[in-house]
Amino acid sequence: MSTESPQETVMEPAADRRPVVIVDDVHVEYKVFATGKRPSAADRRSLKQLRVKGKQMRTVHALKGVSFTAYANDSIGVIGTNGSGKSTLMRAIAGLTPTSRGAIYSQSRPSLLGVGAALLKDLSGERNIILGGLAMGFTLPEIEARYDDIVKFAGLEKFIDLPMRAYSSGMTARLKFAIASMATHEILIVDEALAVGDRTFRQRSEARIRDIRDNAGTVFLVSHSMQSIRETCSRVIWLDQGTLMMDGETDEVIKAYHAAQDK
Ligand SMILES: Nc1ncnc2c1ncn2[C@@H]1O[C@H](COP(=O)(O)OP(=O)(O)OP(=O)(O)O)[C@@H](O)[C@H]1O
Repeated sequence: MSTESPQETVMEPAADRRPVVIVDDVHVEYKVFATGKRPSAADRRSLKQLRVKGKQMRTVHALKGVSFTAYANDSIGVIGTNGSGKSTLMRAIAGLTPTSRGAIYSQSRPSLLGVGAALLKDLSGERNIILGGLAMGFTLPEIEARYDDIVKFAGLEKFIDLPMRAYSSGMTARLKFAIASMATHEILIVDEALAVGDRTFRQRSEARIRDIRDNAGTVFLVSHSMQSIRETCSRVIWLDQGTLMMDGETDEVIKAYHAAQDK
């Protein structure tokens, strides 16, 4: 009879080390008016002049040469203090913010979680599920087949016929997450979406993130909750003032991040 403990006999599945996203020396610069006004068309034409005159135009260097490779099956937590560049990096990976230098290569189109833009506050949750599904490219019968699961996942059975403007921010976030996660994503970016949900919903969402990862997907999770990061991510990227401070095993990076904050 073997005396080995079950842990010793269970083989870890071989990690799939297929590169899925390559971020190569990425810089992002935002040009903003120090006055807070958006530049008008005329201003944009004379940007050069403004730069010469100085003062009014300001450049925010949000990412300063970030490089790393994400692999299939990776779930990567992205941490850092406010304004460190996390959302900018995610938007750049999703192709929503242009890089000013460097390049991002990805194997398929990353989805930034949030079908928010497609949803309408005056429509009921039910109508929004249909709208969000159509916006993601599903047909009506495909949406119908998933409808009950989405409502159940969002925990909105009693509220699904009410207009979305009657929902709390947590309920809205739950509906968005439920709709967005009905699609199978090869590369999914979740930016703080779990922050507004309650504990039960957070756990359900974390389980879904793990499912995506286990099905060879790659997940990026931006969060200030180290608990969410610990429960879903095997790897963490720590950004500070637009630079990559550390990229490594979850506990190690969180420990270093906390140590730096305690200083
Ligand atoms: N659209 C924008 N125009 C100008 N500056 C911006 C814009 N978006 C972000 N920034 C600036 O870029 C820097 C990085 O911001 P970003 O939102 O990426 O940080 P973050 O780490 O996600 O912060 P948080 O934890 O507060 O969400 C900040 O200095 C911010 O002020």
